This record gives sequence, C-alpha cells and structure tokens, in this order.
Amino acid sequence: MSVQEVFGLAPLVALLGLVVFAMWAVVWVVRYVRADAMTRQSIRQAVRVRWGWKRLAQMLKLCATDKMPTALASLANTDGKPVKPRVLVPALKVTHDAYGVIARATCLPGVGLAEFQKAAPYLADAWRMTRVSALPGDKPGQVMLRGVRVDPLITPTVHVPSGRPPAEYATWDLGVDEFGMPVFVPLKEVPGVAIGGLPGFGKTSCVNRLVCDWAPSPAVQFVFFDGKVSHAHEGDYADLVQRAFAFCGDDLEEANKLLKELVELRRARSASIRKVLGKKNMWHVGPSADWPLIVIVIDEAHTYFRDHKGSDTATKRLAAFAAENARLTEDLVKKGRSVGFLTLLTTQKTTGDAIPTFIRDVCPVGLSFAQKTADAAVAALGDDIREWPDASPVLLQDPAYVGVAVMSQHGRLGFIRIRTPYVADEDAARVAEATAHLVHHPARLLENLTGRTVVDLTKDDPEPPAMAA
Ligand SMILES: Nc1ncnc2c1ncn2[C@@H]1O[C@H](COP(=O)(O)OP(=O)(O)OP(=O)(O)O)[C@@H](O)[C@H]1O
Repeated sequence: MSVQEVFGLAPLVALLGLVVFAMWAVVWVVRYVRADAMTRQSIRQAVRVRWGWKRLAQMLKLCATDKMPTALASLANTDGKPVKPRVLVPALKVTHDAYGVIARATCLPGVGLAEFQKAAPYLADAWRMTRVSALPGDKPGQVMLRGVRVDPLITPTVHVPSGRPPAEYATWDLGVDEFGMPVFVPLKEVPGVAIGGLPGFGKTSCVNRLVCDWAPSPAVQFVFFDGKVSHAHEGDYADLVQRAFAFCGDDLEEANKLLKELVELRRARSASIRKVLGKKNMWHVGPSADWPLIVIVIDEAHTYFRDHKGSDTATKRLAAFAAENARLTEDLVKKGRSVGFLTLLTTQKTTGDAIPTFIRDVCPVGLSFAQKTADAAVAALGDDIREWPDASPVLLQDPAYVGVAVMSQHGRLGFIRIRTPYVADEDAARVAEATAHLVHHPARLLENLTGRTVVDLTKDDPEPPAMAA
C-alpha cells in the first residue's frame, strides 16, 4: 500500500473513530439518564475527579520525578541541552456508585499506600467528599481510593429478600461499611456469633436479614429462642417461626428441654458423621438437605443465662436452670461447629452476666450496635476497641445510627462500622411463608440416615437440674 493510499484511508478511520465516540457517548447518556439522583451526582463527580487528577496529584505530591531521559528522548536530543526530568503521575481509573467514587491508582516509586493515606483528607476536600480512604488495591502495586459524598452510616437502607436460595452457603451479607463497600462475613466453620447493643438499635433486624436470606435453602434449618416473649406470636419471630423446626419463649424450663434436645442431636451427629458423610467435618462437604446447617438463634440471651439470686426454692430452681442452660449452650458452641451447628446470641449487654464469658469468648464473630459505656463496648468487642476510640459503639447512640454495628475486621487491624439494612416484617413474613415447606426436624433427618432414634420428642419433661444447696 502506497503512502497516498494510506492517507486516503484517513477520513474512513476518522469516521470510524467518530462513530465509536458517538456510541460511547450514547451509552453514557443513557446510563446517566437512567441513574437515580445520587448516582448522577456521583457520575458528575467521577468526571471531575478524572479531569482534575494530573494537576491535583502534583499539588499533593502524589507523583514521582524521573530524571533519567528515555532512550527516545536521548536520541531526539541533538542540540546537547539537558533533557527535562519527567513528572510521572499515577494512572487513575475512576468508577462511581450511589455513595461516591472508587478510584484505582497505580503506585509509583516513593508513592504508595502510605502517601495516599496521608493525602486522603486533602483528596476529600478537593473532590468534595465527606470521607476518602486509601486501601490496598485489588492487585499488588495498586491503591484503592474510596470517596463517599454521603455518609453510608447515616443513610438508612432497606433489604428486600429475594426469596431465592443463597449463591454460597453460610455467607452473611451484613450491609455496607462506612465507605459504602459491601461487607460479607463468612460463617463457614464459625460456631458462634455474639451480637450486643442497646434495645431498639437493630439487633433483631440484623438477625432477621440472615434468616430471610438463608431461609430459601433446604440445607439450613432454624430454631429460635426469644427471651422477650412467652409465645412466638407475641414477638419479633411471629412470622419467621413458620420456618423454624422449634421455638422457645422466655420459659427457662422449656428452654432447658429444647437445649437438651439440641445437645442430644449434636452428640448423635458427632457419633455418626464419619459413617454418614465420610468426613469428620461437615464443612468439608457442605450442608445439605439431609444434613442441614442448624442455625440456633438465641435472642435476648440474658433471659436464659442470667443468675437468679435468692434462697427460696423457686429462685434456686431458676438459678439451676439458668446455669444448666449456659452449660448446654457452651456445648453447642464449643462442639457444634464441625457437625453443622451455628449459634447466634443477641443481648443488650454482652457482659458476663448476660452471656457467660465461657460462651462469649468462643464466638469468633462479635458485633455490637450502640452501647452506653466503654465497658459494655469492651465486653462486646474485646479489649482492642479501647485502642480504636473512633470506632467505639458508644458513639452510635444517636438515633441516626439505628442499624449501625461495629465489628472487628477479619484479617485486618481495627474495626469496621457497618450500616445494616432494615427488613420489613411483611417481607420476612412472605419469605417465611413461602419457605415453610422446607422445615424438617434435623433429628428426624438424621434418623432417616442412620435408622436410629436420635431425640425422643415424645419424652416427658426431663429431670430438672440439681439445685444449689
Ligand atoms: N437496619 C435498620 N435500619 C433502620 N431502622 C432499623 C434497622 N433495624 C431496626 N430498625 C428500627 O429499629 C426498631 C427496633 O429494631 P430491633 O427490634 O431490631 O432492635 P433490637 O436491638 O433487637 O431491640 P431489642 O433489644 O429491644 O429487641 C425496628 O422496629 C425498626 O424500626
């Protein structure tokens, strides 16, 4: 092809470029028009971030100077004058969502995560964001800058359960963190979760979400203890109870009976797991409809474990039941993980009198909604929370923080704050009703597998525990 012919193609290439540009512009206009008001604002912000980046990066010293001329520059330098050093600016890829922008920057020599973290408050000012955080990127040599315009923590969200089985077993989709990033907690191989927080700050709603999301799976069976009510229809579990194979109200003796049954089931599973599943640990094969994950929700847990002081017979009897309930729950948490038990305990204050420390301390996941005192925060999240005063749940007492919890980070230092979504009662009822047919007593399921009686549900009330003298 001659040079003239190549030049002759130029208009065609230009036209093609124009068509591609026009299509790209149409895609963006359609995206912009279809987006909600918050996302549109983020799109405009993302454009500004991209356009102003080269100048801003230099002003904030987020660039490197390369004094060594490139081979090309050396060849082109025929007049012998010194070649000007090059200023390198980190490449920035910007995306957006409703809360703000996510920018991925490449690191340069001398400009890494620490430099971006130092510059984060100035980036927030320049980008008109409430908060910018610099986090390690998805790939080595990359930093992720998350800018939020609206504070996700004080923006209430609603979750409408899909009614479809979860894509992955035992993954708890909790909500979004303070940077609007989704928070998932893997609950595989986790024996217990302790949730604390002042009344009315969203503990039950948080558990509701988990139940609603997991209920469509036949590989999960639920049992609810609600220490706030005497009968299921009176309380928070009035609708969800349809999806549970057992329910217990605030009666300590009844709770004792149900906990004993669950411990018997735990023992039976431990005794037969090798034969039935061919493994010592259920998580090596995952839960199934025949060997489901048993999720035990103990709401207002203090009702069942609280020490009762007094020398009269009735009080002594309650104290004996409470002590034994704690021991039985300890068994389920300490020995239940590998055979498919997950216990979720919620209480207003996770101090030792509400959830005995021998149970609380073996729950690897701890979550706290608002707390009144630093001591209560320590009880819920451990001593480390004292070193992270900004993340303390004591700061969440404002009504704007209903639904916001603090959790220690998996594999990272410090704590994260999470905005959990609200699940409407009607939605919970809809899911529970639609999935009620999936309820099977795990003891009966085990009997089908082993041909042996596991828990005799027809048995009369068991012997009460021995009372203290
Ligand atoms: N994630 C949330 N977002 C917004 N509002 C919420 C959220 N969770 C709960 N709420 C509101 O707070 C109220 C109380 O919530 P919930 O019953 O979950 O609190 P709780 O901590 O379990 O209280 P208690 O200890 O008294 O049972 C709900 O009825 C709802 O109006």
